[in-house]
Amino acid sequence: MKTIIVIVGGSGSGKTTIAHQLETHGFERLITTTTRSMREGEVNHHDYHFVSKEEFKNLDKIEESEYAGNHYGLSANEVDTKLTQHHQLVICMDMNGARAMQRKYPEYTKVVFIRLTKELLVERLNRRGSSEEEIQSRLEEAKKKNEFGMPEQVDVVIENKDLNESVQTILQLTQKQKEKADR
Ligand SMILES: Nc1nc2c(ncn2[C@@H]2O[C@H](COP(=O)(O)OP(=O)(O)O)[C@@H](O)[C@H]2O)c(=O)[nH]1
Ligand SMILES: Nc1ncnc2c1ncn2[C@@H]1O[C@H](COP(=O)(O)OP(=O)(O)O)[C@@H](O)[C@H]1O
Repeated sequence: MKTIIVIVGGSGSGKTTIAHQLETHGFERLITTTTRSMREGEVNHHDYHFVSKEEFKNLDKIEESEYAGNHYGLSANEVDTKLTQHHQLVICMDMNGARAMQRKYPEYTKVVFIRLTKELLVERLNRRGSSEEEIQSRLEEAKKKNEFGMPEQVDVVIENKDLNESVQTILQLTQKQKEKADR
């Protein structure tokens, strides 16, 4: 039984950190494509496939979304290849992406929503070294996308106060799905 864990949450909620932790537990990460510029420390084809607007337009995508003025999308090639090779996958997306995955892969998809306060967003982005301008735009986008609210149609909501606890909760979710499939 395959599992695709989709991690959704505002900027600084810890999506990327959790996804990296899941990789150490054998999960394969689906790398998405974006037109945003690379942050310090990010590596092309590891954090994202970084492309120009023109390249993005021509990409064969299964879904796409706009976030704080940049384009993001999951390429058909990325998901087709990795789904045939791996059983446990993880991807970070906004809620539009999560809905698209639920529609396209209803059997496999589990959506994990990370709850975040405005204060924590600012604190985490400051720690990540984001500029004041970036923090403001991500705060606005999180409000617009309702990322401070209580979401509907997700499989689990976590606070991510403790990273290990978050990872364990997600591993348990995967285990439950596997047990259900084995029955
Ligand atoms: N729908 C969708 N959302 C994506 C995709 N790739 C990334 N995102 C989301 O786009 C938002 C902005 O990502 P990013 O610029 O890395 O900002 P961060 O959340 O501050 O790290 C986040 O919610 C990501 O999870 C994608 O392919 N599709
Ligand atoms: N549970 C946690 N407790 C404290 N800090 C965390 C936790 N999870 C992530 N962080 C930190 O918060 C910042 C933002 O995390 P990141 O994974 O980049 O968020 P996102 O991908 O959701 O934007 C990073 O500095 C990261 O180390």
